[in-house]
Amino acid sequence: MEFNSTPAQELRAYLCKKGHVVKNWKLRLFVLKPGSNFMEYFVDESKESIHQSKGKVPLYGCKVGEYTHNSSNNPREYCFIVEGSSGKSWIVSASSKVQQMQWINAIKEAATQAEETDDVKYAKHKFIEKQLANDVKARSKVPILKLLLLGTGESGKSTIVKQMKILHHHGFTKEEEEFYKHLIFRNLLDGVALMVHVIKENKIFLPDDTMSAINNFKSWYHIYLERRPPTIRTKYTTATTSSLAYSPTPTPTPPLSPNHSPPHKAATLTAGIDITRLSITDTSSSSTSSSLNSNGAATTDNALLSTSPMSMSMSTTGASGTTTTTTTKAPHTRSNSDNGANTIFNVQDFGIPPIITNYISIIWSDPIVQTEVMQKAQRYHINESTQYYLNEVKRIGKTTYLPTNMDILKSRATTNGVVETDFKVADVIFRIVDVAGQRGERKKWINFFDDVTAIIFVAAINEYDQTLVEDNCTNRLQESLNLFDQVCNDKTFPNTSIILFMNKIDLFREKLKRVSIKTCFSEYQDDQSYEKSSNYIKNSFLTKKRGQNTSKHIYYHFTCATDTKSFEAVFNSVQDIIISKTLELYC
Ligand SMILES: Nc1nc2c(ncn2[C@@H]2O[C@H](COP(=O)(O)OP(=O)(O)OP(=O)(O)O)[C@@H](O)[C@H]2O)c(=O)[nH]1
Ligand SMILES: [Mg+2]
Repeated sequence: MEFNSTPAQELRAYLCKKGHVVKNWKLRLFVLKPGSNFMEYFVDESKESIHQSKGKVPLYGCKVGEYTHNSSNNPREYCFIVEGSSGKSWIVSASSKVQQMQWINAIKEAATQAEETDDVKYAKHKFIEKQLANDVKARSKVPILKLLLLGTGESGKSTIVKQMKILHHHGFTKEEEEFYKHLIFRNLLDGVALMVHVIKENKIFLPDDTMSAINNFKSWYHIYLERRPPTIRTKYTTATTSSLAYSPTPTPTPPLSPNHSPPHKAATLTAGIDITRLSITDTSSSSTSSSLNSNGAATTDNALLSTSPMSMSMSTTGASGTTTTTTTKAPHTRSNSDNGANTIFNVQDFGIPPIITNYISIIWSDPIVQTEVMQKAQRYHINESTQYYLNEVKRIGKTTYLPTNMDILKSRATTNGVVETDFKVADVIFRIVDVAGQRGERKKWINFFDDVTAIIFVAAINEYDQTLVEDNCTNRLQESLNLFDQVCNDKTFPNTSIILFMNKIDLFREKLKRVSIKTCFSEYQDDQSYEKSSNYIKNSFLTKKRGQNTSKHIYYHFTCATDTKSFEAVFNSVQDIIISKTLELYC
């Protein structure tokens, strides 16, 4: 069929137009004049005569074609659509095929001759603005999947958040690096102090060189601890750094005075101060006098002990949650003019003094310390990463020291309260909620149970021969199994998927060489192989789930949270499970 495509004459007809806002059909008088930049439509001729159009369809750059309108409640035949260059479109229904094609061709022809008017430019601009606004809206509608990290204290929950930062936030900020540097100093020094305490309490006999280094370290540590600010301050520290909301004294620090506490009391020392609420200013370092010689070398215990302590001032968070931040001094740099006494105990500003690093190296090079002392120290809840930091002491002791990702992953501070972090992964946001795992903290967990997509339960399976910091008698793995029982049978999460991370498999493998899991499971009959032992523990966890609820599935993985590569693989599979489970529920 041939149609006359050139609107040599004016084209006019009553056609039905689909409403833009109310999606019904309205009869309108459409007028297409030769040489016009618009096709206009009117309610009727009376409105046309007074030039009161209902609307204008800009023809410059528009596209026109047939349109099938097959809405079941109001199908229309012979439709065509005009898509303006500004993005707006008009759907029109003709009364016959002939009329439909006549208008399509006439509009096409008119479009080739139309010019871009200011009105069209403006409409285009408005349309782009609207698109951008819609994009922002759409972006804020990115699905948020809430993952709750649960598990007993020290099982590795916060380490998982750190891995997520490495993988999905390009690692750590300068502020975080600075914070972790100081945390690592503390982890290392407290670890050595605990070992010294173990040596003394267990009357472990060591060679003279080692003992001399121990005594010198002991004297220094005593004063360092007295002067150490209760919280870590960094030159970046602001009171609102929620991701660094850790308790600053993670390891039960043994007092090195004659009246030391027995190990079971050590847990009480872990109560820390939230770095987000406190900042400390050292007000006296420039006026502190000391009997140390000017090169800062510790000569004798007495000389070290004669230095007077610094005083401190603090600023705190008000009841309303608004924070007063104390302006901290710019960190010192080492210089010849610094009095040694001011620097040697001031690890915060000057790092660990070389002489102390040296003592630590001497102590750690003793084979008895590496074996007997380290093993005994486990009963005193020594930080598992102490050994790692001791092996790296020379590097950590350098003035230029900056922590690597592995150093940060190995650092330890009990989580203070609850820390939520968002990670955008594969078009969804994973909101990871990290809670503190020790007994006293668990009552807070309930506040975060709403809208949980999945729970990642972290159990440190190497803890099968260790006791809780909280009471120094309950077996840690048994505590984890009991907690898992409560979590996976909790009525609050009838359909929440649970992903069990049996963590610290590196330490588990090592320990199996020495100790059987029989220490925790007296009924266990098999050998000490990794396969049989880990399988037994896995079954012990999985059989905790009661009832027949098939929608609540328990997925499990054996993990090493400090190994970025293996963690990435595990998290990819967890991510797939969670996303597909979520789609199943909502699609
Ligand atoms: N070797 C080894 N160390 C691990 C592993 N996972 C975690 N750690 C270490 O275990 C210590 C405790 O880990 P965190 O992540 O702080 O434990 P948490 O569960 O957050 O502890 P709370 O905040 O007290 O509940 C840290 O020093 C970690 O470096 C692992 O798989 N292998
Ligand atoms: Mg934690």
